Amino acid sequence: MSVLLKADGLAVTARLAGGDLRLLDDVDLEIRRGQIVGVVGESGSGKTTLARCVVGLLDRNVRVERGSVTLAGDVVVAPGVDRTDRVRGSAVGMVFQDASRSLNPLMRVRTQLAEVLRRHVRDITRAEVRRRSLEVLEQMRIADPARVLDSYPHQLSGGLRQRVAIALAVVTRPALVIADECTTALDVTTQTKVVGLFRTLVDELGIGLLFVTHDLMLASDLCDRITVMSGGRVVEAGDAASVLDRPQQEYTRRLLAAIPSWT
Ligand SMILES: Nc1ncnc2c1ncn2[C@@H]1O[C@H](COP(=O)(O)OP(=O)(O)OP(=O)(O)O)[C@@H](O)[C@H]1O
Repeated sequence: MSVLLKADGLAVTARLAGGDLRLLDDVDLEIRRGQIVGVVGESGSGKTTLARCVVGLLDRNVRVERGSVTLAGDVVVAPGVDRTDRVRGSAVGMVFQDASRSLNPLMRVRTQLAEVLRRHVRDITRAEVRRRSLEVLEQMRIADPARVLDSYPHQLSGGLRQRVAIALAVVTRPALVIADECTTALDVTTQTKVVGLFRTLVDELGIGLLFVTHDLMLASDLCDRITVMSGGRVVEAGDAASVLDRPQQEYTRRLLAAIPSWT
Protein backbone atom coordinates (compact mmCIF):
# COMPACT_ATOMS: atom_id res chain seq x y z
CA MET A 1 0.00 0.00 0.00
CA SER A 2 1.50 3.31 -1.03
CA VAL A 3 1.67 6.26 1.34
CA LEU A 4 -1.10 8.72 0.63
CA LEU A 5 -0.74 11.29 3.38
CA LYS A 6 2.32 12.04 5.43
CA ALA A 7 2.67 14.65 8.13
CA ASP A 8 6.27 15.00 9.13
CA GLY A 9 7.38 16.87 12.25
CA LEU A 10 4.48 19.31 12.08
CA ALA A 11 4.68 22.27 14.45
CA VAL A 12 1.77 24.71 14.38
CA THR A 13 1.44 27.90 16.40
CA ALA A 14 -1.40 30.32 17.17
CA ARG A 15 -0.60 33.99 17.54
CA LEU A 16 -2.47 35.47 20.48
CA ALA A 17 -2.44 38.90 22.09
CA GLY A 18 -0.40 37.55 24.98
CA GLY A 19 2.14 35.70 22.80
CA ASP A 20 2.42 32.52 20.75
CA LEU A 21 0.68 29.28 21.68
CA ARG A 22 1.95 25.97 20.30
CA LEU A 23 -1.05 23.93 19.05
CA LEU A 24 0.85 21.06 17.40
CA ASP A 25 4.36 19.99 18.26
CA ASP A 26 6.45 17.58 16.20
CA VAL A 27 3.45 15.62 14.92
CA ASP A 28 4.02 12.68 12.56
CA LEU A 29 1.20 10.84 10.81
CA GLU A 30 0.99 8.46 7.87
CA ILE A 31 -2.02 7.12 5.98
CA ARG A 32 -1.86 4.54 3.23
CA ARG A 33 -4.46 3.68 0.61
CA GLY A 34 -7.14 1.38 1.97
CA GLN A 35 -6.24 2.33 5.53
CA ILE A 36 -8.25 3.99 8.30
CA VAL A 37 -6.17 5.96 10.76
CA GLY A 38 -7.85 7.20 13.91
CA VAL A 39 -6.65 10.34 15.65
CA VAL A 40 -7.84 10.10 19.22
CA GLY A 41 -7.53 12.35 22.25
CA GLU A 42 -9.38 14.44 24.76
CA SER A 43 -10.93 17.78 23.93
CA GLY A 44 -8.22 20.34 23.18
CA SER A 45 -5.56 17.74 22.32
CA GLY A 46 -5.09 19.15 18.81
CA LYS A 47 -7.04 16.63 16.69
CA THR A 48 -9.06 19.20 14.77
CA THR A 49 -6.04 21.44 14.30
CA LEU A 50 -4.20 18.50 12.72
CA ALA A 51 -7.16 17.62 10.46
CA ARG A 52 -7.59 21.24 9.38
CA CYS A 53 -3.87 21.74 8.82
CA VAL A 54 -3.85 18.88 6.31
CA VAL A 55 -6.48 20.65 4.18
CA GLY A 56 -5.21 24.20 4.72
CA LEU A 57 -8.18 25.32 6.80
CA LEU A 58 -6.26 26.77 9.73
CA ASP A 59 -7.58 29.92 11.41
CA ARG A 60 -6.03 33.19 10.31
CA ASN A 61 -3.95 33.52 13.47
CA VAL A 62 -2.50 30.02 13.10
CA ARG A 63 0.57 29.13 11.05
CA VAL A 64 2.81 26.19 10.31
CA GLU A 65 6.24 26.73 11.84
CA ARG A 66 8.04 23.50 11.04
CA GLY A 67 7.49 20.24 9.21
CA SER A 68 5.36 19.38 6.19
CA VAL A 69 2.30 17.59 4.90
CA THR A 70 2.69 15.60 1.69
CA LEU A 71 -0.10 14.09 -0.37
CA ALA A 72 0.94 11.25 -2.68
CA GLY A 73 4.51 12.57 -2.43
CA ASP A 74 3.74 16.24 -3.18
CA VAL A 75 4.26 18.83 -0.46
CA VAL A 76 0.94 20.61 0.13
CA VAL A 77 1.68 22.28 3.48
CA ALA A 78 4.97 23.56 4.92
CA PRO A 79 6.13 26.83 6.54
CA GLY A 80 5.06 29.55 4.11
CA VAL A 81 3.60 26.95 1.70
CA ASP A 82 -0.10 26.18 1.20
CA ARG A 83 -1.01 24.26 -1.93
CA THR A 84 -4.13 22.74 -0.42
CA ASP A 85 -6.56 24.62 -2.68
CA ARG A 86 -5.48 22.25 -5.48
CA VAL A 87 -6.57 19.19 -3.53
CA ARG A 88 -9.33 20.35 -1.17
CA GLY A 89 -12.70 18.94 -2.24
CA SER A 90 -11.13 17.01 -5.11
CA ALA A 91 -8.26 14.72 -4.04
CA VAL A 92 -9.23 15.24 -0.39
CA GLY A 93 -12.86 15.11 0.79
CA MET A 94 -14.04 16.32 4.18
CA VAL A 95 -16.90 15.36 6.49
CA PHE A 96 -17.55 17.35 9.65
CA GLN A 97 -19.38 16.65 12.90
CA ASP A 98 -22.54 18.39 11.94
CA ALA A 99 -24.09 17.48 8.59
CA SER A 100 -25.68 20.93 8.58
CA ARG A 101 -22.20 22.41 8.11
CA SER A 102 -21.76 20.42 4.91
CA LEU A 103 -25.32 20.70 3.58
CA ASN A 104 -27.12 23.78 2.32
CA PRO A 105 -30.64 23.77 3.84
CA LEU A 106 -32.04 25.72 0.89
CA MET A 107 -30.94 23.34 -1.85
CA ARG A 108 -32.15 19.91 -2.86
CA VAL A 109 -29.53 17.13 -2.50
CA ARG A 110 -29.48 16.83 -6.31
CA THR A 111 -28.39 20.47 -6.72
CA GLN A 112 -25.70 20.20 -4.05
CA LEU A 113 -24.14 17.09 -5.60
CA ALA A 114 -24.32 18.72 -9.05
CA GLU A 115 -22.55 21.84 -7.75
CA VAL A 116 -19.67 19.82 -6.32
CA LEU A 117 -19.34 17.73 -9.48
CA ARG A 118 -19.42 20.79 -11.78
CA ARG A 119 -16.79 22.54 -9.64
CA HIS A 120 -14.38 19.64 -9.84
CA VAL A 121 -15.10 17.71 -13.05
CA ARG A 122 -14.53 19.80 -16.15
CA ASP A 123 -17.19 19.68 -18.91
CA ILE A 124 -19.33 17.15 -17.06
CA THR A 125 -22.68 16.59 -18.83
CA ARG A 126 -26.11 16.73 -17.17
CA ALA A 127 -26.56 13.01 -17.78
CA GLU A 128 -23.21 12.25 -16.17
CA VAL A 129 -24.06 14.44 -13.17
CA ARG A 130 -27.30 12.49 -12.70
CA ARG A 131 -25.56 9.13 -13.14
CA ARG A 132 -22.76 9.90 -10.68
CA SER A 133 -25.18 11.44 -8.15
CA LEU A 134 -27.31 8.29 -8.13
CA GLU A 135 -24.21 6.10 -8.06
CA VAL A 136 -22.71 7.85 -5.02
CA LEU A 137 -25.99 7.62 -3.07
CA GLU A 138 -26.12 3.90 -3.89
CA GLN A 139 -22.54 3.63 -2.60
CA MET A 140 -23.84 5.21 0.62
CA ARG A 141 -26.28 2.26 0.83
CA ILE A 142 -29.23 4.65 0.50
CA ALA A 143 -32.22 2.50 -0.43
CA ASP A 144 -34.18 5.08 -2.44
CA PRO A 145 -31.58 7.37 -4.04
CA ALA A 146 -34.03 9.03 -6.47
CA ARG A 147 -36.19 10.26 -3.58
CA VAL A 148 -33.18 11.47 -1.61
CA LEU A 149 -31.86 13.34 -4.66
CA ASP A 150 -35.13 15.29 -4.81
CA SER A 151 -35.23 16.02 -1.09
CA TYR A 152 -34.19 19.06 0.90
CA PRO A 153 -31.94 18.26 3.91
CA HIS A 154 -34.73 18.91 6.45
CA GLN A 155 -36.82 16.17 4.81
CA LEU A 156 -34.19 13.56 5.71
CA SER A 157 -33.35 11.85 9.00
CA GLY A 158 -30.10 12.74 10.81
CA GLY A 159 -28.49 9.50 9.65
CA LEU A 160 -29.48 10.08 6.03
CA ARG A 161 -28.24 13.66 6.21
CA GLN A 162 -24.85 12.46 7.38
CA ARG A 163 -24.77 9.88 4.55
CA VAL A 164 -25.49 12.68 2.08
CA ALA A 165 -22.69 14.74 3.67
CA ILE A 166 -20.35 11.77 3.14
CA ALA A 167 -21.64 11.44 -0.45
CA LEU A 168 -20.72 15.11 -1.07
CA ALA A 169 -17.22 14.37 0.24
CA VAL A 170 -16.65 11.28 -1.94
CA VAL A 171 -18.56 12.12 -5.15
CA THR A 172 -15.37 13.60 -6.66
CA ARG A 173 -13.63 10.27 -5.97
CA PRO A 174 -10.97 11.64 -3.60
CA ALA A 175 -7.97 9.55 -2.60
CA LEU A 176 -8.26 10.69 1.02
CA VAL A 177 -11.24 11.52 3.23
CA ILE A 178 -10.97 13.45 6.48
CA ALA A 179 -13.80 12.88 8.93
CA ASP A 180 -13.77 15.07 12.04
CA GLU A 181 -16.07 13.84 14.82
CA CYS A 182 -18.57 13.16 12.06
CA THR A 183 -20.56 10.56 14.01
CA THR A 184 -20.57 12.33 17.38
CA ALA A 185 -23.99 13.95 16.93
CA LEU A 186 -25.64 10.67 15.88
CA ASP A 187 -27.40 8.14 18.11
CA VAL A 188 -25.47 4.92 18.76
CA THR A 189 -27.34 2.77 16.20
CA THR A 190 -26.92 5.33 13.42
CA GLN A 191 -23.30 5.86 14.45
CA THR A 192 -22.63 2.12 14.08
CA LYS A 193 -24.16 2.15 10.59
CA VAL A 194 -22.12 5.16 9.47
CA VAL A 195 -18.93 3.62 10.84
CA GLY A 196 -19.71 0.38 8.95
CA LEU A 197 -20.28 2.44 5.83
CA PHE A 198 -16.86 4.06 6.17
CA ARG A 199 -15.20 0.64 6.42
CA THR A 200 -17.03 -0.54 3.27
CA LEU A 201 -16.12 2.64 1.37
CA VAL A 202 -12.45 2.38 2.30
CA ASP A 203 -12.33 -1.30 1.32
CA GLU A 204 -14.31 -0.85 -1.92
CA LEU A 205 -12.75 2.38 -3.15
CA GLY A 206 -9.24 1.94 -1.73
CA ILE A 207 -9.26 5.44 -0.27
CA GLY A 208 -7.45 6.49 2.89
CA LEU A 209 -9.49 7.76 5.84
CA LEU A 210 -8.36 10.08 8.62
CA PHE A 211 -10.94 9.57 11.35
CA VAL A 212 -10.84 12.11 14.16
CA THR A 213 -12.68 11.16 17.33
CA HIS A 214 -12.54 11.60 21.09
CA ASP A 215 -14.07 8.10 21.35
CA LEU A 216 -11.34 5.48 21.69
CA MET A 217 -13.91 2.66 21.65
CA LEU A 218 -15.31 3.83 18.33
CA ALA A 219 -11.80 4.17 16.92
CA SER A 220 -11.00 0.64 18.04
CA ASP A 221 -14.02 -0.68 16.10
CA LEU A 222 -13.16 1.12 12.90
CA CYS A 223 -9.50 1.96 12.59
CA ASP A 224 -6.49 0.00 11.37
CA ARG A 225 -4.09 2.31 13.13
CA ILE A 226 -4.52 4.75 15.99
CA THR A 227 -2.61 7.90 16.85
CA VAL A 228 -3.23 9.18 20.36
CA MET A 229 -2.75 12.90 20.93
CA SER A 230 -2.42 14.99 24.05
CA GLY A 231 -1.44 18.62 24.39
CA GLY A 232 -0.69 18.92 20.67
CA ARG A 233 1.75 16.01 20.66
CA VAL A 234 1.49 12.39 19.54
CA VAL A 235 1.80 10.33 22.71
CA GLU A 236 1.30 6.93 21.13
CA ALA A 237 0.78 5.50 17.64
CA GLY A 238 0.50 2.01 16.24
CA ASP A 239 -1.80 -0.76 15.07
CA ALA A 240 -5.23 -0.34 16.65
CA ALA A 241 -4.99 -3.75 18.32
CA SER A 242 -1.62 -3.09 19.96
CA VAL A 243 -2.50 0.42 21.11
CA LEU A 244 -5.64 -0.95 22.75
CA ASP A 245 -4.28 -4.24 24.11
CA ARG A 246 -0.81 -3.08 25.08
CA PRO A 247 -0.87 0.69 25.55
CA GLN A 248 2.65 1.93 26.23
CA GLN A 249 1.74 5.30 27.68
CA GLU A 250 -0.03 6.23 30.89
CA TYR A 251 -2.22 8.74 29.01
CA THR A 252 -3.59 5.99 26.72
CA ARG A 253 -4.17 3.72 29.72
CA ARG A 254 -6.19 6.50 31.35
CA LEU A 255 -8.27 7.00 28.19
CA LEU A 256 -8.95 3.25 28.11
CA ALA A 257 -9.80 3.14 31.80
CA ALA A 258 -12.39 5.86 31.21
CA ILE A 259 -14.37 3.55 28.89
CA PRO A 260 -16.99 1.91 31.13
CA SER A 261 -17.14 -1.43 29.29
CA TRP A 262 -13.37 -1.79 28.76
CA THR A 263 -11.86 -4.66 30.70
N1 LIG B 1 -7.12 29.83 16.26
C1 LIG B 1 -6.78 29.46 17.49
N2 LIG B 1 -6.22 30.35 18.33
C2 LIG B 1 -5.86 29.99 19.58
N3 LIG B 1 -6.01 28.75 20.08
C3 LIG B 1 -6.56 27.83 19.29
C4 LIG B 1 -6.97 28.12 17.96
N4 LIG B 1 -7.48 26.99 17.40
C5 LIG B 1 -7.39 26.04 18.36
N5 LIG B 1 -6.84 26.52 19.48
C6 LIG B 1 -6.56 25.77 20.72
O1 LIG B 1 -5.78 24.66 20.38
C7 LIG B 1 -6.08 23.55 21.21
C8 LIG B 1 -6.40 22.36 20.34
O2 LIG B 1 -7.67 22.58 19.71
P1 LIG B 1 -8.33 21.50 18.75
O3 LIG B 1 -9.65 22.03 18.33
O4 LIG B 1 -7.36 21.12 17.69
O5 LIG B 1 -8.51 20.27 19.74
P2 LIG B 1 -9.40 18.98 19.61
O6 LIG B 1 -8.59 17.87 20.14
O7 LIG B 1 -9.93 18.87 18.23
O8 LIG B 1 -10.59 19.31 20.61
P3 LIG B 1 -12.17 19.10 20.44
O9 LIG B 1 -12.38 17.62 20.50
O10 LIG B 1 -12.73 19.82 21.62
O11 LIG B 1 -12.54 19.71 19.12
C9 LIG B 1 -7.23 24.00 22.10
O12 LIG B 1 -6.72 24.36 23.33
C10 LIG B 1 -7.80 25.19 21.36
O13 LIG B 1 -8.38 26.11 22.25
